[in-house]
Amino acid sequence: MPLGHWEILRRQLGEVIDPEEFKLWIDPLRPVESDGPGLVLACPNAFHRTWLRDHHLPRLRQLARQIDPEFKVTLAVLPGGQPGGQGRPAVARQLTLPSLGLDHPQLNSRYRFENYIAGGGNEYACAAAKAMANGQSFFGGALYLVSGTGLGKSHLTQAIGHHVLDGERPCRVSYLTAEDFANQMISALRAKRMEQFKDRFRRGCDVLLLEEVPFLAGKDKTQEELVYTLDALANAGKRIIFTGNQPPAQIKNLGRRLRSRLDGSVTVPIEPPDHQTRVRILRSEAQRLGVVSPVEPLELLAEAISGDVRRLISALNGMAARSALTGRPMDLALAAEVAGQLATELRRLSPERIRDEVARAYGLEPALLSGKSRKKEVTGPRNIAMYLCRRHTDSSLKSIGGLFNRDHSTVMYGVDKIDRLLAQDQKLAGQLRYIEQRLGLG
Ligand SMILES: Nc1ncnc2c1ncn2[C@@H]1O[C@H](COP(=O)(O)OP(=O)(O)OP(=O)(O)O)[C@@H](O)[C@H]1O
Repeated sequence: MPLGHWEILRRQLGEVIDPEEFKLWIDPLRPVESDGPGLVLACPNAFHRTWLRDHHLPRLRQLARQIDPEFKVTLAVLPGGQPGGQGRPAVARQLTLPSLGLDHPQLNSRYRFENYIAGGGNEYACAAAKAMANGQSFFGGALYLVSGTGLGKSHLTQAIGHHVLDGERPCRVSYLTAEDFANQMISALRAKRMEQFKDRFRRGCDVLLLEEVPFLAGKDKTQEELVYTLDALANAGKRIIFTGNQPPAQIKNLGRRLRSRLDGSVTVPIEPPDHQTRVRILRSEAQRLGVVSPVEPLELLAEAISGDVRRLISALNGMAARSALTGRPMDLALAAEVAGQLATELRRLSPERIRDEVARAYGLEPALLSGKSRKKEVTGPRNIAMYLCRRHTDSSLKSIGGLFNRDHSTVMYGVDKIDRLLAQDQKLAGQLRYIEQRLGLG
């Protein structure tokens, strides 16, 4: 058992993890006796193990691989006691540290259909994804999943990947974001390996899972290459699943050819889950975390947090962490505290978030708002972003100026201008209301 490895790994983790986090989550780990060649780390409880797996595992994997490519780590929970106590560890799950096979898609092992709670809001999308996974032909060859953030686009897309890979027939799956596609294409161009790049998708793939398609807006060369790839796949009867936070019709700066290919796919929205579904998600998540909670606190969280499921799950995580660390029961009082804290955090808006949301609303790259352009299409949104930063954050004129690369008098001028325009321009007032709603202020 390479115990020395643990010491090295521990030291390296100490350098990259926040000291408080380290104290809470890494310090309590103890290497324990085991028969196998790997290193078994004991966690104080099931919750600790799950948290570690979800929050620090990728970093742990990366560091361990650097120490020794064969370094295998297993997390365990000692039955009925703290690590360091007597007894054999209950090995929960082997965390192998795989080599990064390029053609093996990096799918999140949790994003499977059995872990996706279908109900009011997302039932249709889940059924559509399952139909695609089973190769049913309702959707022609292509499905486009669209939703706001945290509603399960990645989860369902990767679930299709798992399902196909687990099937009896050998199937090649490519899972990547549109940004990965663009970057890989640029690298291939630079390395003069375009033929391999083309082949990899056009001939080396039976199911293409392509996330965050709106990223391609304005990237004409990548769009063109993707069109050829899509046509080759469609002609060969392959399956394609796209995702995006906007339906194809709303993506600006999309070339005619790619737009028509996307329009040819069936667009299915994932709506936010309804209350009952949110409660079911929380129950299933609590079970996964190994925490026992009465249903009332979960009902309270589900009531307080709608929309983004990531936030819902993180609220439960926060509640379970508090309970585990302070010994308080998982009750209504704790749930109310966590929900209240989340609401306060939401209110604390950052200028960066405002800038990004304004840019998104006007179909611009956020960097443009901080750039040199003095075109009307950019200065208008820039003034709006500065105005909203001034109105909804505590940031000074100087620090807002810093974000937009302007001095404080330019910020003052921009804010004044929007103030004056608002009094007479109904359309602008409506646009501002829309952006404020998206920022959770409406
Ligand atoms: N119905 C559901 N049942 C169980 N878990 C869910 C459900 N919906 C979302 N989740 C979980 O919420 C988290 C966010 O989901 P996911 O990353 O798939 O969202 P997304 O729509 O791709 O978000 P983004 O647009 O921000 O990338 C994941 O942990 C996912 O497992």
